[in-house]
Order: sequence, then C-alpha cells, then structure tokens
Amino acid sequence: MAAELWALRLRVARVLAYPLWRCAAAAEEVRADIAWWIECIDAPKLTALEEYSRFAYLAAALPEFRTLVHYRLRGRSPVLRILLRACYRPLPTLTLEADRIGPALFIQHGVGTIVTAESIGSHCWINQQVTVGHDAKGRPTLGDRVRVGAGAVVLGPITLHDGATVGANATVIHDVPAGATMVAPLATALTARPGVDGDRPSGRAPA
Ligand SMILES: CC(=O)SCCNC(=O)CCNC(=O)[C@H](O)C(C)(C)COP(=O)(O)OP(=O)(O)OC[C@H]1O[C@@H](n2cnc3c(N)ncnc32)[C@H](O)[C@@H]1OP(=O)(O)O
Repeated sequence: MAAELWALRLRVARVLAYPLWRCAAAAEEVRADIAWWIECIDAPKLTALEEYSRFAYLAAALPEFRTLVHYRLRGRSPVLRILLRACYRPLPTLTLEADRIGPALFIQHGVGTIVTAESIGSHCWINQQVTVGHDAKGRPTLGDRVRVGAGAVVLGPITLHDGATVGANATVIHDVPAGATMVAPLATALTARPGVDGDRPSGRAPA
C-alpha cells in the first residue's frame, strides 16, 4: 500500500512539475543540483529514479529545492519568473543571493537560512539557521565543497576555501584554509552555586 501511494504521488509530481522542468532543464547547474541533492539525501528509493522523476520528487517535496531552481532561473523574463514563483512556491525562510552559485548546492532544512555571498562554488552544503552575510566591507566567497553546519554565521569579505567546513553554531569572520574545519567552543555545564535554586529557570530563590 505504501509503495502504491509513493508511486501515485510520484506520478502526480511528474505531471505537476513538468512546466518548471521545461524552463529549468536547460540550465546545466540544475542537472548537477539534482544529482547532488539525490547524493546528499542518499535514499535508495530516489537513487533508483531517472532524472526527470528525481526532479519532480525534489520540486514537489522540498521547497528548498524550488528556491534553488528559482535562483537558477534568474536570467529568464520577469513575467515568467513571477508566474513560476506563484505556481511553485519557494521557501519563504530561505534567501539565496550571490553573483554566482556553482553547480550542485544542497540546502538541508532551509529554515531561517540567509545566504548573501559574492559567489559559491560547486558541491556545497548549507544547513538550517545559517547566516552567510555582509559586514560594512563586503560579503563572503565560498569555494567548492564547502559545508556550513546548522546555526553557523559567516560574515564579511572572507573566503572559505575549497573543502572548508564550518561546524554547527560557529561564527567565522576570517578566511578559512582549504580543507579546514572551524568549530565554536562547546557548551559547558554550569556548576552548582551555593544558595541558588538550580531547579528554577530564573535561578532566583522564591520570594
Ligand atoms: C535536523 C538535522 O539534524 S540537520 C543536520 C545538522 N547537522 C549539522 O549541521 C552538522 C554540522 N557538523 C558539525 O558541526 C560537525 O560536528 C563537524 C563537521 C564540525 C565535525 O564533525 P567531525 O569531523 O565528524 O567531528 P567529530 O564528531 O569526530 O568531533 C571531533 C572533535 O570536534 C568536536 N566538535 C565536533 N563538532 C563540533 C561543533 N559543532 N562545535 C564544537 N566542537 C565540535 C568534538 O567534540 C570532538 O572533540 P574532541 O576530539 O575533543 O572530543
């Protein structure tokens, strides 16, 4: 039953996604995006699909993917883009602004993620609640295969070189060498303080 439902949903997705596919398929990056998203999601059910079915699934199920497709279509006519955005809603909590986003960008859970970069290389991975943004001097450049973990903040005219990783919740304001991993200090336990009721959220003794 579950398999039949999955097949039915995929058939419907294939019909509904067709106009978007017709507009997007010409962009080389979109094909690389599809392959990269399937690799990152790593679900055998999706790996087994051919390219158009993969696209239809991603466009139907993942608004993050639709946001990326709309970015890929930014050279098309404004009227077409408005129509496509109305029919295939992007994720409102995800912003992608860059002069160039190379082929294959995966966005996992685009909740509260704002990416304002000079450029982004190929095969990058960005998580939820991430800010990649500018300071007074400029905005970041991301190389190839850069990964930015949940809650991370990357600011200013810096470069995350190829293969750099920013760990969850880390703030980065300097260049990161190729292949390096940046992490923030980990949370530490608050030691018990005499005279304070540790069970109370405010930490204050009752009046
Ligand atoms: C809903 C969802 O789940 S969405 C998915 C959200 N997930 C993410 O965003 C993933 C982001 N990834 C990370 O932050 C990873 O921990 C990475 C990439 C920074 C490091 O991963 P790994 O290389 O596998 O590191 P590993 O787990 O082996 O830890 C190595 C060391 O780094 C420390 N470390 C790992 N991650 C972090 C982090 N985010 N912040 C601070 N220190 C860290 C570990 O405590 C460990 O230190 P130790 O050797 O002193 O014990």
